[in-house]
Amino acid sequence: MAKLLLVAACALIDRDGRVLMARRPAGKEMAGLWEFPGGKLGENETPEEALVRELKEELAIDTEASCLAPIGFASEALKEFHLLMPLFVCRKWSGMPVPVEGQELKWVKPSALTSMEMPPADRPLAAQLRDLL
Ligand SMILES: Nc1nc2c([nH]c(=O)n2[C@H]2C[C@H](O)[C@@H](COP(=O)(O)OP(=O)(O)OP(=O)(O)O)O2)c(=O)[nH]1
Repeated sequence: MAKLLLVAACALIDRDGRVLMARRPAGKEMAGLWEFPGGKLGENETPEEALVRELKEELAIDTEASCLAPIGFASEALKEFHLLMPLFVCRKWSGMPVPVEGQELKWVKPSALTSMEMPPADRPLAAQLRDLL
């Protein structure tokens, strides 16, 4: 059986109900595709802890576990791993998201989410999110 890769992802929702998507930078696996901010869980990290850390590292915003609400997950075979990725919604943070790692960022209306180019694991999550918002 393939080894599990645990990744936590977050849909940040602004006051107008738009979702922040980030473009995977050149040089990374699946470069150019639009994804939810987040990343791999560190050793002994909960998904919430990993997200609070990743949102700070990638977007320079501060949030906390109590502001993260799980809405679904992806379970998808990747090249070397099987990806298990919970998706959280977050509406409360401090600071303004900036692309710390040079990644492109875009605030997207829920109705436009599913027409973006995304990793395969994200497609059902994007549809779920659109229906929820
Ligand atoms: N963050 C994120 N990763 C996703 C999404 N969809 C998806 O298939 N993935 C995959 C891509 C990668 O194989 C893995 C996340 O790895 P990553 O490289 O972005 O994570 P990281 O920042 O912790 O990685 P690293 O560069 O420090 O190794 O999950 C998504 O919506 N958000």
